[in-house]
Amino acid sequence: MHDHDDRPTGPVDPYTREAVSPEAGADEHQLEGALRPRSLDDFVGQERVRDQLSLVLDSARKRNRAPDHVLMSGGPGLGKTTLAMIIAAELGAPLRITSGPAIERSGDLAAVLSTLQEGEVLFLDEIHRMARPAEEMLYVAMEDFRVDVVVGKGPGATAIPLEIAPFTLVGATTRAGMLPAPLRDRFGFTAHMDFYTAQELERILHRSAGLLGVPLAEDAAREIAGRSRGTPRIANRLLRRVRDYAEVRGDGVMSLETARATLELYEVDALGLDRLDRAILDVLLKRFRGGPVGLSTLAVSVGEEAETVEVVAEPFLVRSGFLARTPRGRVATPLAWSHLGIAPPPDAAFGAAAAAAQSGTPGNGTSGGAPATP
Ligand SMILES: Nc1ncnc2c1ncn2[C@@H]1O[C@H](COP(=O)(O)OP(=O)(O)OP(=O)(O)O)[C@@H](O)[C@H]1O
Ligand SMILES: [Mg+2]
Repeated sequence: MHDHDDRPTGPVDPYTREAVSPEAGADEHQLEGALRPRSLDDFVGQERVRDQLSLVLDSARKRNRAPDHVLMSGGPGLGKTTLAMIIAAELGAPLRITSGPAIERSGDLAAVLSTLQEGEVLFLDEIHRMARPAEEMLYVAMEDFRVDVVVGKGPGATAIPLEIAPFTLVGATTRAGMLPAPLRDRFGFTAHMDFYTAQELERILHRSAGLLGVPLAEDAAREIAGRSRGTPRIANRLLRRVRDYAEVRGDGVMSLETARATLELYEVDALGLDRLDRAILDVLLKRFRGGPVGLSTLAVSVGEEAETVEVVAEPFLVRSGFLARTPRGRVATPLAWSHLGIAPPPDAAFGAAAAAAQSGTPGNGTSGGAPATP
């Protein structure tokens, strides 16, 4: 029942840009599905989110009612889709998957809402990209389990209220800040997904290696975890490349040596920075003398959408102390200069960034579990 592809239909999404393996086809996506934990117990890390969620689910089960709507916010590959599937599985409820970009008109949403079964979990991915009129329809549906279907046009148009089955909406967004307040307020709680610690990623890697049936050495797991940008999807993807290497060029064991060779081959550096990360820092240092520079200028210079730079690359660069966001624009920290091996010009803008780099530790994100708004 959970074997469907979780990739929502709709326009191409900048977030699904492959970090390591651009040629990844359907097979890779199937594999990603195969490595997905199926229960809350299997879900590694994000202790606070898991705790919050299990309380909501237990209480719903006890009252025999559909649980409150849940909003999940966090960067790509941190486990939002996985958690949505787990919610449905834990409730034993059917799961319907759609996404913001797929809902272009309110009629698209009405068609989904009016065919929901009682207790069904509706997963709305990239909820911040839904069309405005649909958003308003969703407010009513979430609160009153009702859809107002508009019949006719102009002055003669009438709204016919249609009752819908009580359901649980699970919304996911990489940009919670873009959600209008009335929509955000209609969720029972927001699960904030944070970067994973290196230890959590190691556990995920060992679990995945077990599922792939390929032996993984402790030190190799540590090496891969340290270079996975705090993100399970990246960890699993790197693991699959290390597996390839071990099977094709090695002795079938994922050793430290194999892991290092693979990571070098795919241009993932010692601190986990990938090509885009380095391209951003490179442009920032060489063309803009360390900044400050505006997000859109920076994005154009590396040939990416501003949103991709902001959502995919920046959070990790900021978290690891390479980059600071200031009111005047993005600024490189001393760590960025030293990591790229370039001497900063005497007039390089550090300012607040220098302090930020001193207190920030490079490498993986710190422990998950940012406080959630109840
Ligand atoms: N907590 C976790 N424990 C184990 N594996 C995880 C965890 N979170 C994510 N994964 C793995 O990472 C992969 C990516 O997770 P998922 O698809 O849920 O991310 P997402 O937040 O929905 O990303 P996007 O914003 O790109 O849709 C999953 O296939 C799963 O195997
Ligand atoms: Mg997802």
